[in-house]
Amino acid sequence: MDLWYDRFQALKQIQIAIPERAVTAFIGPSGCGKSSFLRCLNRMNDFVLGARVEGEVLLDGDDIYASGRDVITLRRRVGMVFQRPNPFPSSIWDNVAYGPRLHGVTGRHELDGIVERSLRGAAIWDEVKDKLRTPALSLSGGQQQRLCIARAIAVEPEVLLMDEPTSALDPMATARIEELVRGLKERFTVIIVTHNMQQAARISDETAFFLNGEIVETGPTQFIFTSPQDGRTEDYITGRFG
Ligand SMILES: Nc1ncnc2c1ncn2[C@@H]1O[C@H](COP(=O)(O)OP(=O)(O)OP(=O)(O)O)[C@@H](O)[C@H]1O
Repeated sequence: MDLWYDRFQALKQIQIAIPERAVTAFIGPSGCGKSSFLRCLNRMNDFVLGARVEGEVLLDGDDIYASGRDVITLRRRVGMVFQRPNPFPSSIWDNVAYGPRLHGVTGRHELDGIVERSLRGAAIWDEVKDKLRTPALSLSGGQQQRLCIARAIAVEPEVLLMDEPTSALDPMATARIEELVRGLKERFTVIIVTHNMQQAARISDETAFFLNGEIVETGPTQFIFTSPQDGRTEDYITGRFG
């Protein structure tokens, strides 16, 4: 697929198969199109004036850009976590229950179950179980990001997109999120954009290296980091640029 922002072509002939129930990392220097591509995968670029996608993005074999596709359903199936934790200015419970409510779950008991399951899934239940009614914004940055992950998984998406989810966090909070991401792949297909190559090496199964709007190389992470096939990948991972 290709992506334009008005006349600027930000993605050129991107072709990649993302494996299910694995963590795929997108790496590459600033401005190479990693976040743009991530946003194409749940049509977040629909909100960007002048953005235009050509080609196909297949989810279970169906093109998410086909006419008549329901974008709300798509975003339930393909959830997203952003760079900066962005909880709603409401309680912890409300943040997690928001998505399921939007999709029609109304029973209090059922919602309580979903909230607990999601918070456990995001490895934050023990820290918040006694204060579910307190404002989400009273949590630390790392806790807020795990809450955002809980909010994203509450609607049971198939795919979880993460755009540099630890870039605003300290090393301890980052380590917790990394551990969490490694576990999330048991239930979800995870795609993570990261600037941090060590992070990609630690948590991903597959890595795609982006450069100037193209994917230079993609493959098992171990392979990309130890025996890249393309000289540009090697230059990047050995720190010669970027
Ligand atoms: N909304 C937009 N309108 C116009 N151009 C954009 C827009 N968003 C991104 N771009 C351009 O598209 C290119 C790719 O940007 P993108 O943010 O996807 O790269 P990135 O690899 O994620 O970078 P970073 O690692 O710095 O976040 C850049 O040249 C950027 O300036």
